[in-house]
Amino acid sequence: MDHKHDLIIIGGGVGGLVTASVAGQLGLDVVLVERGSALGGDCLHHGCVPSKTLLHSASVAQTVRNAEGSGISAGLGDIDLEAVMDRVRSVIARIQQADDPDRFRGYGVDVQFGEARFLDARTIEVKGNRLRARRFVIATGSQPTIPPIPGLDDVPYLTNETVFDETTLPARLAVIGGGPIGTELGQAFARLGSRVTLIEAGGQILPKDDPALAQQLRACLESEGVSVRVNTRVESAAATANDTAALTLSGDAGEETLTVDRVLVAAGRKPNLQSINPGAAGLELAPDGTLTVDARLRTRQHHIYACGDCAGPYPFTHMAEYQASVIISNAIFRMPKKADYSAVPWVTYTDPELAHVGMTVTDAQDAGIAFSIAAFPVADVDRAIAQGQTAGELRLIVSRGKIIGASLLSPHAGELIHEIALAIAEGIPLRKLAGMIHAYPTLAQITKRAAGAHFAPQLFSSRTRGFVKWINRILP
Ligand SMILES: Cc1cc2nc3c(=O)[nH]c(=O)nc-3n(C[C@H](O)[C@H](O)[C@H](O)COP(=O)(O)OP(=O)(O)OC[C@H]3O[C@@H](n4cnc5c(N)ncnc54)[C@H](O)[C@@H]3O)c2cc1C
Ligand SMILES: NC(=O)c1ccc[n+]([C@@H]2O[C@H](COP(=O)([O-])OP(=O)(O)OC[C@H]3O[C@@H](n4cnc5c(N)ncnc54)[C@H](O)[C@@H]3O)[C@@H](O)[C@H]2O)c1
Repeated sequence: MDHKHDLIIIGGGVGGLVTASVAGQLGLDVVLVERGSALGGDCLHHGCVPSKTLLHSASVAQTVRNAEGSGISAGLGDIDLEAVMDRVRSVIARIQQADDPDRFRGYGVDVQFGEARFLDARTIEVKGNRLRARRFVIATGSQPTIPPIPGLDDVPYLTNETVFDETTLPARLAVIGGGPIGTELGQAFARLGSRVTLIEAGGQILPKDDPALAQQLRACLESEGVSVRVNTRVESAAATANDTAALTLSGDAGEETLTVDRVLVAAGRKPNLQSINPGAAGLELAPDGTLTVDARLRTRQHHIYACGDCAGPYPFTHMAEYQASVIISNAIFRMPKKADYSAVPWVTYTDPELAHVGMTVTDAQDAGIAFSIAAFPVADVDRAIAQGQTAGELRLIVSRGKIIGASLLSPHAGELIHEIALAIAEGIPLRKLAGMIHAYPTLAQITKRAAGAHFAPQLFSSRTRGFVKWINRILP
């Protein structure tokens, strides 16, 4: 009991695992505590991995469905959701190999399964055992928020924690919430054959994204048969005959009843913090329920750090990983480092994908920054035309010759956004992107084209034209 470990990490998701593997390999006395039965966290078991695997199967179905448009005759037979979910499980199992507890034990990490709770700021309890440490990392993730809709508890609704266990495709699926989870899974189920209604309380799907591009994505979803209702509230829910559910919706068109076979709740997340007993450690929670941390990711108790979904502000796997690297610098190497959120990319993996990096238009306006938008449509990119995937647009937010933010709706936007992320992070001038050679015909040419569009008015101005005429007159 008197032994003080160097570091105790609570939570075996990406934030905890990245910290544990580095601390262990550097020879610290580290304990990693995970309350579930396996390591990997939400991303592996109920989040990124199953959702992207499901989207892949849905994309295969859509390709077959649309094959004729490419001159290929093909027929889409029945879709066996059980087989699709079997593949989801096999992909999780494959990736799980990297999160084998023995791998971490091999790094010298003491992996313990059980729920951790603070007894005081230096002591936790796990399965009745008390553990003390000089420093702690809290990486306990988040869980779905269930909106207080009267009657919802009577309906066997799904969340991201249960939806991947489904084996029968629902003929009619209501998705409550038009954020990334609702939009991705809504499209996946629609492409697999469900009649999907996506219900969003706010004025646009993906409210954190560029409104014009979210609107274009909405049109894509609707063209595939997803019924998208924005400004719509679910007033109540009731279980109805034959295992169906009736939702009362109120929106712009008034009140209506929607009868469905399944309801998926995707209405936001709340941090997993109650179980750790934050008050006993003297920790403070922000109004949104995340742990209050400073720029070095220290909580009010400076020896207790937090990263990932339980700390905010961006609930993404790559953010948990990045924040873990900041904690490693501060808590392990003891080199002060602040988190830098100026070039954070995020991607919604619909088809087309919607990616963003850096400031949004609202961020720039709120900061009083003068900017212009350099835009280029996907429909004018030759590779996109060749592939028959012409929906979307790149919108660069440009200030003083540099990109400060960008949003891209296009095929593979999640891959393409990283060139722009690098430009923002390294302050690379837009003219360098305009001048860089981009292979033809790639989708990546859209970045060069948008940059070129920004300079075109200047290049072809009467002043430049006059100069070109003059120089060609006087030089041989
Ligand atoms: C459907 C869905 C799709 C997503 N898709 C993406 C995506 O494509 N890209 C992306 O970047 N992000 C995506 N996310 C978000 C991503 O999953 C999270 O941001 C990421 O998992 C956060 O990592 P974390 O380490 O903070 O928490 P987690 O991965 O949730 O890990 C936290 C761990 O802590 C454990 N724990 C909690 N309390 C205790 C306790 N008291 N004691 C011990 N252990 C405890 C939990 O069991 C869990 O294993 C998605 C999320 C969902 C739900
Ligand atoms: N591709 C990705 O990176 C990815 C994918 C999925 C999830 N995630 C992460 O997980 C987080 C959670 O995703 P999410 O989609 O659950 O949450 P979210 O908070 O991003 O979106 C929830 C949406 O539900 C709406 N909503 C809330 N209550 C509602 C109600 N009662 N009726 C109708 N609409 C309602 C909100 O207005 C919001 O648009 C995201 O913020 C994201 O960071 C990331």
